[in-house]
Amino acid sequence: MSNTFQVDLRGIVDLLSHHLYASPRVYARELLQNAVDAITALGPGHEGVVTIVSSGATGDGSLRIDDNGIGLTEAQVHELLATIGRSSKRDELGFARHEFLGQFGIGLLSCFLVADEIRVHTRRADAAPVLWIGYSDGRYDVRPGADREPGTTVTLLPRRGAEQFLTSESVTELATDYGSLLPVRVEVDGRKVTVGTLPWELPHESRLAYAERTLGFRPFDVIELDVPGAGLTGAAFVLPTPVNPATRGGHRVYLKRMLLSESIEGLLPEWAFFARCVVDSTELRPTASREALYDDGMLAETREAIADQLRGWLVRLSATDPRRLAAFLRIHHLGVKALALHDDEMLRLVEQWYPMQTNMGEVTLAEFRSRHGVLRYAATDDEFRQLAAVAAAQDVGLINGGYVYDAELIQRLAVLDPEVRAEKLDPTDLTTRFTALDTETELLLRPFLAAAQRRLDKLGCEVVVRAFDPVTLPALYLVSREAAFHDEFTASRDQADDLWGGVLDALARTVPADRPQLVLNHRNPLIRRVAALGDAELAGLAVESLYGQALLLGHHPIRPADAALLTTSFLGLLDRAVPGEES
Ligand SMILES: Nc1ncnc2c1ncn2[C@@H]1O[C@H](COP(=O)(O)OP(=O)(O)OP(=O)(O)O)[C@@H](O)[C@H]1O
Repeated sequence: MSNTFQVDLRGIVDLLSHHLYASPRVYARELLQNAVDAITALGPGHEGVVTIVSSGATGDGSLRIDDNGIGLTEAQVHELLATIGRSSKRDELGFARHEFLGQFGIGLLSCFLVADEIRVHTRRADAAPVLWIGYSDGRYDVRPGADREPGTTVTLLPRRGAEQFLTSESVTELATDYGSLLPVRVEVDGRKVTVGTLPWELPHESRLAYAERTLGFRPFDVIELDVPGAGLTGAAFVLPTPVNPATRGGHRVYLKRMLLSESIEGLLPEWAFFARCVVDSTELRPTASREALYDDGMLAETREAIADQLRGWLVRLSATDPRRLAAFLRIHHLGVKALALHDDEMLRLVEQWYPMQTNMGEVTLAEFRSRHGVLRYAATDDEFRQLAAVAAAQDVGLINGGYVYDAELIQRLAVLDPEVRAEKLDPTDLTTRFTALDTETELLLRPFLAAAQRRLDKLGCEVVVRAFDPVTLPALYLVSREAAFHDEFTASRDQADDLWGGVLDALARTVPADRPQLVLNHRNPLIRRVAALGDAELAGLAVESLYGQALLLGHHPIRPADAALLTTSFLGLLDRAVPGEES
């Protein structure tokens, strides 16, 4: 036995009027849309006008919207207004007809968000006028209407609590927001709200003013957009200040010149977070609630096309106005760098124009390469700080790869271009540039070294003497990767209870005993003097202080034991330096 679904009318009306739309404001859009479609149906020769009279001007709390469009016959009123989901804007096969804004046959129901009763007074040329009255409980009446010109007047009788949406102020704001770009003249209480020109077709200064007014910022630049496949024109306004790439900025999207929403997502790829778009499209499709774009192949192609145009703008800027590009990069480097991780063109742009921190100042990768050949970088900020000065003294250029994406970008550049060599500099690599001392000096220093080692043994640090540049640097604390791990390990061992302590001890035996090193610089006069001291206690204090100072210099973490040592050695030295009471 075959049956058809039964429909509970109240449930459907409630669903479509109250739950489909996010805000009652949309009623104004749906009414405007119907009026414009009715005018469009009369063809291009017809001068259409839509007039809205707010509750303030009608005087009885109702709102009226009047159009000189095609109107409806009585039969059509029964068929179209009284059948949910029936629309005159589809062809015989049920496809949305291109010239119309509406397509679903439910828009009028959104008026129940603000009205208890909807009256449609309409007349088609050569037919009798009709009055249709719909109630929010799903009933409707149809009767002959008073005589009138061809066209339609819709009157809303306000719901309790929704009166504020029908006031002159609200209606003007809503009609301006949704309808100011419509190709048909729209008036609210006698004042025109439509403007002739699309904002992106205005002269540059006016476009900036438009962005300030509508988007709330004065853009860094305006990029014109044109995607013929989607019938899309518009502009991307570049933000003048950095934004968190994770915050989603919506775009202002018009469909056939009617505002869809001012917070549409999915129009741009994620990396383009530095731009806010205002666009109009004749081909992109809305969802039924008209609060989002339908996520189909057309939207994907449009996104790609807009992405290409933004990319093109960046590349053009690099060719014609590098200083402006540099200014842009200072603001939005995070987004551009994120993009460069998987976009070759952007990577080249970063290479040529984005200055990175190096031990020779801020330099672009391209410049760095032409000066030093190899892109030598430290993988973390900490390592960079440790190594920067020493490397510079030895004329080794070093890039700080510790900023977000920088190390990955350098590596990717080397993968992409066989000409580019990239090398990660590990703190231990630099020791190879430390010169060993001659045997005689080594022998002479042995007692001093043994004493120094005893002072620092408890801190897990090995003391060595080498000759290196810069001469002014007395000591350097070097942590290799293994040693850094070992440090963390001993820190957790110190905090662990007995059970875990045992486990960690067992593990420790498998960890290589590559200890951090305090490298004393034999070229430094102070070190020579310390090493030659006859006073073992004073030499010990000096070594401890040098250790502490080297830790601070390299931005290494200061453990409690280090802090204690810093204090005692400092006070010890002070005690030795200040004359005693009896003298
Ligand atoms: N002002 C008007 N003049 C002439 N016909 C109208 C007017 N308003 C509504 N109609 C008719 O009523 C039908 C239903 O309108 P409704 O707003 O519910 O749906 P729609 O505009 O077809 O589609 P959508 O749900 O996408 O807005 C329309 O298809 C149209 O034929």
